Amino acid sequence: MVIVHPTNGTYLYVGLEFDIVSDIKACLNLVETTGFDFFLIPLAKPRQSSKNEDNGVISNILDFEPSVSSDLELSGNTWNSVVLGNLSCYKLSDGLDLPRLENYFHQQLSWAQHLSLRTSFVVVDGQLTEEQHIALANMVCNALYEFPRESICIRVCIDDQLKLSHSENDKQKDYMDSWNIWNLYRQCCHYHSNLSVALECKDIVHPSLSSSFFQRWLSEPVRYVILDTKVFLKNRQGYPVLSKAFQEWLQKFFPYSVDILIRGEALHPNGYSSYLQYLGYLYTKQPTVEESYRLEMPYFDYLQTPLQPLSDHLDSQTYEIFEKDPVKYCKYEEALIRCFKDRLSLQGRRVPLVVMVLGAGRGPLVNATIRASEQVGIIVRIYAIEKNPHAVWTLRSIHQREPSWKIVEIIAEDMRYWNAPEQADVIVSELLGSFGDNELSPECLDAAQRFLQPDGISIPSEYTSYLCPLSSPKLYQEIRSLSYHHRDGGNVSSSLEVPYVVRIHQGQYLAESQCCFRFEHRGNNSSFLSQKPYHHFRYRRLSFEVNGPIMLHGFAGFFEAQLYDTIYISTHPRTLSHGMLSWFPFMFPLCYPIYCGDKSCRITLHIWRKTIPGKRIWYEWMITEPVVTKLHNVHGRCYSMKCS
Ligand SMILES: C[S@@+](CC[C@H](N)C(=O)[O-])C[C@H]1O[C@@H](n2cnc3c(N)ncnc32)[C@H](O)[C@@H]1O
Repeated sequence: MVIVHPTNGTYLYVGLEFDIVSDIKACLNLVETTGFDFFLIPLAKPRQSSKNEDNGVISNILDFEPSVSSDLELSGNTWNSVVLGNLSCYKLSDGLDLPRLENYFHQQLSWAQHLSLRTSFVVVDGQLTEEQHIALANMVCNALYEFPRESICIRVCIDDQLKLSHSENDKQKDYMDSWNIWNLYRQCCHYHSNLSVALECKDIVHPSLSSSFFQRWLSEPVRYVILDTKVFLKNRQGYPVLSKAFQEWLQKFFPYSVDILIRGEALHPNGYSSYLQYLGYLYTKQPTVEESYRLEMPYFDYLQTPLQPLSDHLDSQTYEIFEKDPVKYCKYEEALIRCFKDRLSLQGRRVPLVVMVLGAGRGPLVNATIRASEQVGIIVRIYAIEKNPHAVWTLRSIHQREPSWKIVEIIAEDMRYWNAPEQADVIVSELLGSFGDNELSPECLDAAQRFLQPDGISIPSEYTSYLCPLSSPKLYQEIRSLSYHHRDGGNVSSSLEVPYVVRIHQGQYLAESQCCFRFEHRGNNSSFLSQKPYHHFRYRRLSFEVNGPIMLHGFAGFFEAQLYDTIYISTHPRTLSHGMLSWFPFMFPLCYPIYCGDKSCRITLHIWRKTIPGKRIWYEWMITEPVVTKLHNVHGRCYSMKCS
């Protein structure tokens, strides 16, 4: 019986693990009557420990026999939706030859596929040598290709890591820690989308947890947390509870759709149902998420191609989404009010004030301008300039029905080529992309400077993009799975050389963001106008210090825009305009994940904004530390922003 959060509407699924299956129908009955959602069983019958007298090697370990008498024990639907399989434990160190072990591994997975089990677990023993891990990772990797319908979950024990995590300077251990073990399997399997990880806690630990420990696991595809009943303490009545630190530990995983598995003997009153009740209590007492967070949830880790409103016409639905933003238009209105007040106080001011809304869309910034002028009590004349003919229809229809729009003149033109009948005191625009300049605001607004008074104001007056290194196995996996390649004059371009817009959920920013490209629009004094031909070429070299070990998958991009004076809008995590929905972060992926193994590791990024004026603009990027990568998106062969 799935646990549902009463206000967030999110779910928690809890399962039970059986070490042996003497009667699978009894297992199913126990699971159903106690209210668990699924259960995990060994795929193979326990191996016999008889020894072959001649060579002392366990002889019948490889004779696979299913743990149940046949598939007829349960219905096909039950196997598929309720049962998971554990691959039998075997030791690579038993001296058995690899081909026979591989065969045994293969037989179990083949059986799992026959039963249509959703997931099979591979238990990874932390004490294996690196060589043994590599041999097992090789089997897993081969299995993923041989059984494309099977999901494989690598099961690692994290008790040691929990105990040590109170110190950022973990003592060097002579075996690999759980994250490095998982990283080896995942790397070997090249981020296969059917591979996930389960974190197992076997014993009572008192986790005093560092944030780096969490962050690292929270951005991984953790599908299950497996809790032994020994992990639970007893409350006064003897019922199971988790220590405070452990509760916090577990609750961090709840937003990432992790399922929980209980294993081990029921050590508390009321049997297994008391564990389930306790987990239900923990899950439902999580606080209600904010409305803006809830609205973003469907977009978590969903990759979007950046819009190109200059070369493409935005559609009605896109405008509608923008217009629902509860923050952006308020900020613009605030900026306009402040600007109009300043203008009013100027000596010899011109009346009416000429305001041009550049890229008016369906009119929300025109409305903001009207409201601001009414509030300040200043007379304005407004030009609404829009190049999208479909949006112009909307503007014209509002003009006809709205009396307050009498002061508005609608211009169906591209601002870059419009011959304005007079000069503007204020130009207002929102041509910003998730990386600030990526919808070609600099190119459009600089062309529009010619009809701005020498002392005129541009709202926004400047904007800056920011970048930080990003670890997100999930997004890397997603981008790889898009894996489109196209040939372009002999070059192959790929989905990994294209920037994305994405609400990053399962990802970790590895360092504070740094300023990347900056653009200013300050009346006719704009330094840009002295440059001929107009271009906005940029280059930046950015160095970041990150805490390893961690994998680098790309860079997350943000922007901050000064609308007017102290009024800003921002997607930068430090200065974020809370509740603003119009922009999700930008992401520049890397073709290959980079291992940052050192405790303190330097990442150096080089990024260019290249232009062919009037034709197209694109970014190129590469890193030179800790390793040198290729130049991504060379000559804009995979992605560029078109000027027409
Ligand atoms: C991001 S939308 C913003 C629309 C509206 N101002 C809002 O805030 O909802 C940008 C608008 O600018 C228009 N646009 C982009 N470049 C333009 C250009 N060079 N001349 C005129 N309109 C342009 C697009 O068609 C689009 O309607």
